[in-house]
Amino acid sequence: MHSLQALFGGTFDPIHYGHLKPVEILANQIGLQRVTIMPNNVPPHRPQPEASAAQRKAMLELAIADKPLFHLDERELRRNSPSYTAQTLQAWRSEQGPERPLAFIIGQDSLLSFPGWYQYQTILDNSHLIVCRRPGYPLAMKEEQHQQWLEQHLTYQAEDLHTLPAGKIYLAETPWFDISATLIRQRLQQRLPCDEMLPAAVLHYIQQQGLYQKSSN
Ligand SMILES: Nc1ncnc2c1ncn2[C@@H]1O[C@H](COP(=O)(O)OP(=O)(O)OP(=O)(O)O)[C@@H](O)[C@H]1O
Ligand SMILES: O=C(O)c1ccc[n+]([C@@H]2O[C@H](COP(=O)([O-])O)[C@@H](O)[C@H]2O)c1
Repeated sequence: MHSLQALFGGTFDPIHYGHLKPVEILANQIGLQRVTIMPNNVPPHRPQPEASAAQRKAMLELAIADKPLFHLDERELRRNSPSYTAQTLQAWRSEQGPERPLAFIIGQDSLLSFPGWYQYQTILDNSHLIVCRRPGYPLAMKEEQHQQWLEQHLTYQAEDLHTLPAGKIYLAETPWFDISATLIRQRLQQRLPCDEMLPAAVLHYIQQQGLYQKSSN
């Protein structure tokens, strides 16, 4: 049997505990041996990151240095075109073959915006979606047709993620972490402490590089 390959995409400007902790807990809950963190270069639907690709990569490396669960994939970082998840997952599927279970991990806010993603319906042809809880976002989709789409694909069995190659949406029971990169950037700009929100090595790097001092938020 092929093991489930889990991908966690993001802008990570910067990486924080709201990214790391839910995914570590998820890995324990559903039995993931490895999670591939995949930073994008050109996020498709949001303002461009303040930190450069090299700086975001450096922060990710510091954050996961002592966490063997995680490793980094740089395929999106190397592309200068928008990092469309549908295209990236199509490429993963071609490499891994039709049988291998693949899952893309997102937070609850990303699920709500998901129907606006480029070719979103094709994403489930190649992958499952695993959704981590995030405070401040409803669990129901705004439009009825998107809610129906969600319900058609929902599974309550983590086992499905391991046995089927793609096509399921799993709402994971991970705890809430009320942390966002936006909040961290704002707090850093205001010289407020962020020690509880991200790894010390990442915070040290931010200070060394003088990042997020003039926030564009
Ligand atoms: N606190 C959190 N809890 C659960 N999921 C999260 C949390 N923060 C981010 N995520 C998820 O991690 C992925 C990458 O998020 P991203 O790098 O955009 O972080 P962010 O904190 O949302 O950033 P920003 O505030 O700059 O928009 C997304 O799928 C997002 O939903
Ligand atoms: O493909 C898209 O249209 C698309 C739209 C929004 C977000 N994504 C991806 O979803 C992941 C989380 O995005 P973000 O902006 O919350 O960091 C990241 O890998 C993005 O590249 C992808």
